[in-house]
Amino acid sequence: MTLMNRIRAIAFDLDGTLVDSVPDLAAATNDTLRELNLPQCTEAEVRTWVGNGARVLMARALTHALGRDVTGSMLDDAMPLFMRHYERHLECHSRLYDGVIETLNELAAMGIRMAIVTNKPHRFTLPLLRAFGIDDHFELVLGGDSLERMKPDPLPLTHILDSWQLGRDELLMVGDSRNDILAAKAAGIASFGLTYGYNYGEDIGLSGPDAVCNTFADILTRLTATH
Ligand SMILES: O=C(O)COP(=O)(O)O
Ligand SMILES: [Mg+2]
Repeated sequence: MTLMNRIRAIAFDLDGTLVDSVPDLAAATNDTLRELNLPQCTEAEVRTWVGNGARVLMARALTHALGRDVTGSMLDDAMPLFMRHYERHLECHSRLYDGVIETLNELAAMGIRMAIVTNKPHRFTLPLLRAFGIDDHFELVLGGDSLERMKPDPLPLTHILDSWQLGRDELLMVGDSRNDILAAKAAGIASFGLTYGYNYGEDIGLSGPDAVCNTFADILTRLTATH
């Protein structure tokens, strides 16, 4: 029995899974800090702050720059600045990971339905997919603010199960963060964890995905492997 026999749809995470987006997230974070007359941060730091959406990223950056907890009102003031800067940067220094286009094409040819489930704000998600020419693959694109709750809450995944009338054993979540694996477990579906993305500097294997993949193309190998 292979997973391929039962999986009919895949929900893909975006940042750290399809796109290495940290260079642009870091540039937008630093532009925001500069505008607020705060010290700059490094790309390596931003890599450990990504995962819970734009507002939490900014909260972590401001807390780091200030050396104390950021207040809600300061964060409210910083968010429009960050959104403006990120809109400008978006795909300037970001890149698709190796094998993404080829693997998405193969999955599409196999008749697998595909969706995006990201914690990135929705307004940036489609433009980023379009910039890399992969938007046509995804029938449904859910951003972190598309529904009431984001990953690790299972809501975006249960939304797909309901809208596409899928059984829990027919949908697979693929992502780089413990939030992806936790959301999948909470929704009662299988998940694959990728090792090359951003996971707060932690080993994705510790979150207990059904398979650990070192490259995007490994997804196909793991799907067709016999259990
Ligand atoms: O924007 C984030 O914080 C994370 O985005 P992701 O869910 O696509 O990894
Ligand atoms: Mg991710």
